[in-house]
Amino acid sequence: MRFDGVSVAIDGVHIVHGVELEARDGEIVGVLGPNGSGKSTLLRSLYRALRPHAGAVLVDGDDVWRDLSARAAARRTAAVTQHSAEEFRLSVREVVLMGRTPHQSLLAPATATDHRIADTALEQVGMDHAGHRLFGTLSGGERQRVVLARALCQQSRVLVLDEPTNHLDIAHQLEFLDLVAALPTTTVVVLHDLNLAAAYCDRLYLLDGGRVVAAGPVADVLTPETVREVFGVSATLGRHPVSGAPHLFFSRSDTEGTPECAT
Ligand SMILES: Nc1ncnc2c1ncn2[C@@H]1O[C@H](COP(=O)(O)OP(=O)(O)OP(=O)(O)O)[C@@H](O)[C@H]1O
Repeated sequence: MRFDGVSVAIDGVHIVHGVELEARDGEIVGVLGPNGSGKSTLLRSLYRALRPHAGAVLVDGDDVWRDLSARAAARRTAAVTQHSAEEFRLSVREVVLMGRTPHQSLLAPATATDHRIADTALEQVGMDHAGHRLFGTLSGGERQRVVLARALCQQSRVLVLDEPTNHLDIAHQLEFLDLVAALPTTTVVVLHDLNLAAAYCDRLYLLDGGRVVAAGPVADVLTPETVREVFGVSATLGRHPVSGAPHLFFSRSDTEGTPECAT
């Protein structure tokens, strides 16, 4: 998929400015940036929630706004975003089956195939025991896995994840991203944890003020210089001792420049 000079405005306010971003087949691409830098707004234009006023969002060469219907676009791109209140009153199975909507005829009930696909998706995320539960009674981590199952049911080529590890404990963060990393889909993910992004993403795009200010392999984007410039914090770059991936070490702002604390 590709953002080709995409600009997005909300209520006349320009939020995303001329973004160029590419995710190649099977890649996990991270979109990073401070609060309010336009990450969610950009991704909303990919899953057809917000129409760009300039540029094109291309999936498999088709402009998702000009060349595809909403249903056809939903067969290409699935999104995991924050949960809406209405989902809380549905059963887990009903929530997961919502992912089949772009494949069903209008108002037709779910078919045996739809149920089989939902079962497989629930199994994939380890929630097959919970199909009968009310979505609203699940823990935050369980809900996140169910919403991923719904996205898997959409059988799309592209998966959009907007802060999918929010509210998850460290075990569930790793479990969720391991699951995503094992999928064959092209994934575009917003993450606030820069080290999780370094561990799981093939390439990164860093946004600031709605513009891409750095892009490329993890080591090119997550430098102490860019982190200081964009987030305004000091970081030391090292390597993860096991994986060897770039790893940023942050200091408390009141210990900046001081030697290691004595114990
Ligand atoms: N519906 C809206 N009306 C007005 N302004 C909006 C609306 N949605 C977003 N914005 C503004 O657009 C800017 C970018 O918001 P966006 O949610 O895309 O940022 P983000 O990078 O995803 O932020 P965060 O990391 O805090 O989730 C913010 O200043 C936000 O207040």
